Amino acid sequence: MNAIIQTHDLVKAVKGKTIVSNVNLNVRKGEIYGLLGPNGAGKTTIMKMLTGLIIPTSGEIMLFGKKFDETAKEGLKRVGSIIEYPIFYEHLTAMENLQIHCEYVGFYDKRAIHQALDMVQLRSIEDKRVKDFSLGMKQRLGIARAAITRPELIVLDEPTNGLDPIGIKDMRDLVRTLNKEYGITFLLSSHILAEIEQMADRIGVVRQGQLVDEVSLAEIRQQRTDYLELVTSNVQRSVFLLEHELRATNLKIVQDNKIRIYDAGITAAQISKLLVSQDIEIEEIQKHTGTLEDYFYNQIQGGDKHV
Ligand SMILES: Nc1ncnc2c1ncn2[C@@H]1O[C@H](COP(=O)(O)OP(=O)(O)OP(=O)(O)O)[C@@H](O)[C@H]1O
Repeated sequence: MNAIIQTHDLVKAVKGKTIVSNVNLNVRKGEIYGLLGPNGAGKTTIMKMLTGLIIPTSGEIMLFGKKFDETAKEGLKRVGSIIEYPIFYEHLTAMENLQIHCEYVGFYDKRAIHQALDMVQLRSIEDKRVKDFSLGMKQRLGIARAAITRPELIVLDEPTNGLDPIGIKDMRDLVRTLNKEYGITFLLSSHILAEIEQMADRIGVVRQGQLVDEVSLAEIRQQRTDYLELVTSNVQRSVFLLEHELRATNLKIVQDNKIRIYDAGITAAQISKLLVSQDIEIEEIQKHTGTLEDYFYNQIQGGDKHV
């Protein structure tokens, strides 16, 4: 069975306002799945529905191939999660916090606690009070707590939020290690492409409460296209000449003075020669490779990086 999470037309409305609409999400066994979207897009709300913290207005959730709702929460035993921010008893030690958690969930196993602390490299400071932990250490302790019961799926809401670059790298390494070495599937969220790009195998793009795309990073990397970018003050005439003289069929005016030419057979030298012969001034002509950033900005913000 390959699907860990599947949702069908998942909707959440609060006070008549729809904040998540018709989400069809698929998380597969063994992958790191990233929900990417700007603040307020609906990522946390989706995660809360998937972990039983709030009830969907309509739609269906399948968890480990079985229907999951308020009357059937069995699947949650196989899930660990940190939604929003991990809360601890600050005056107690890391070890004491995990012990309390184990008692609470009815899974007391000191070895499992030690293993979880080993996993996140906090074993050596298990007797330190949480109030003396950095945010990165608290996030790691949160993951240890989520991992004690050896879940098959861990759900992390914005795990790198507020962390410094070292904390971000530690978190990324930890998620990857738990995924590879322990086979744990991850669903995580972020509003920062560069971060999610380095962690996730597949990405679900969330925009205004909708899942607008679900795509593997390997696929996007293959789809990246090269193009020539021409900067000139005479865009209209340049387009006319490119289409009529060089038979360009795939070009796009991206700004008042900027054209992108995607036709693979047309070279910068051909364009320069043509425009110079027609007395059109070329301010710049350069070859570019479409980036992941271009791809996702198109998905998230309809192409405008400045929104
Ligand atoms: N209980 C609620 N009542 C009213 N509006 C809500 C409620 N919960 C969430 N919202 C709104 O729904 C939208 C989505 O919120 P959500 O927290 O899911 O977004 P997000 O993508 O996780 O963003 P962030 O990263 O800022 O948390 C936001 O506009 C938020 O203000």
